[in-house]
Amino acid sequence: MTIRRVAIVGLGLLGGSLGLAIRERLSEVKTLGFDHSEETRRRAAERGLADTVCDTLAEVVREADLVLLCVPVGAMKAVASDLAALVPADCIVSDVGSSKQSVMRDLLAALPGKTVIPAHPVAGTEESGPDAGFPGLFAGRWCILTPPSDAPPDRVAELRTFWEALGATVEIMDAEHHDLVLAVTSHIPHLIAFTIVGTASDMEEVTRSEVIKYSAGGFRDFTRIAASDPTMWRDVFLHNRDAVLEMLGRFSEDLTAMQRAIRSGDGDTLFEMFSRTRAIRRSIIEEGQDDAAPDFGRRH
Ligand SMILES: NC(=O)c1ccc[n+]([C@@H]2O[C@H](COP(=O)([O-])OP(=O)(O)OC[C@H]3O[C@@H](n4cnc5c(N)ncnc54)[C@H](O)[C@@H]3O)[C@@H](O)[C@H]2O)c1
Ligand SMILES: O=C(O)C(=O)C[C@]1(C(=O)O)C=C[C@@H](O)C=C1
Repeated sequence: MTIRRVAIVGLGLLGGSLGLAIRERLSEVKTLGFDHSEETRRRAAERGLADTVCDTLAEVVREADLVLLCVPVGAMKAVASDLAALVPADCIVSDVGSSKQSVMRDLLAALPGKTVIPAHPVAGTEESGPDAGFPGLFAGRWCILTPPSDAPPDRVAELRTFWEALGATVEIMDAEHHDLVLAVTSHIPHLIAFTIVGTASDMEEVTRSEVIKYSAGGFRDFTRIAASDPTMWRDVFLHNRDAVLEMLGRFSEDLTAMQRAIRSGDGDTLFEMFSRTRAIRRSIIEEGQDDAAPDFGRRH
């Protein structure tokens, strides 16, 4: 492992989990952490989210082999600009942002001549902040790297080795493809959850207490997702706009087809669709990728 010193910028769920996972699985690697919130730095130091919690960006990246930006995607540009004069020459600059095209653009523009390799660990929860992190977050999960076409292959291999050491399975794809795939598998499901929970609480006849009372079923799963961090998700939708809108168009057409089937009493169409989706869910479980029960064995 050539990476010996890792700077983590942003000590919330992702940054904190990285610090804890590195300590657990890569004990020879030193971690330094920074967050712009003083209260978060204090709590991060208390929880030991990094070996050293620094008060400045300059301190955190000094002599770093790898800098990991763990801030909302809307903050990547400003943080990268602030880092431009501070990042050591041989350092890899990466991130964990949920969308990749805008982050890649922002990092490459702000850090010319630096080794930029964006990444997205497809692992998270609805929690955020310095108390949310846990060391097992990345174990058995995907981490997608979206290196620019001219990224040095040996540096990409170093970053792959790093993520694999944290228990992740690494996949490499281009940023545009990433954004389309994640729009459908992550971003739109979140949008649906935010919307349905909002719709239910807006309905005059469904009072707040009824929402709570009857939320033991399917609706409860939506409320978990809908509790996700507002800043993070606002930024995801603003920064993956085109892919989300394209996939939302496709989804709306399918939803309209369902609506039509219900209105016309077309039970066959409904039954076929529900059978297909049941088979998909069962194949996910067989492949061992079941992740629907967030608290069952995921936290350590
Ligand atoms: N939450 C998830 O499920 C999940 C999963 C995978 C990837 N991500 C991505 O990871 C990133 C971080 O998300 P999170 O869930 O850890 O959020 P979080 O809110 O828990 O943590 C983000 C931290 O960044 C800090 N921050 C914000 N702006 C900053 C700045 N300019 N300088 C320094 N610190 C700053 C905040 O104070 C906060 O502590 C986001 O880009 C998100 O898209 C999130
Ligand atoms: O499990 C959850 O709570 C998540 O929302 C995690 C999830 C996802 O949609 O799968 C959310 C955003 C990420 O960028 C990656 C993972």
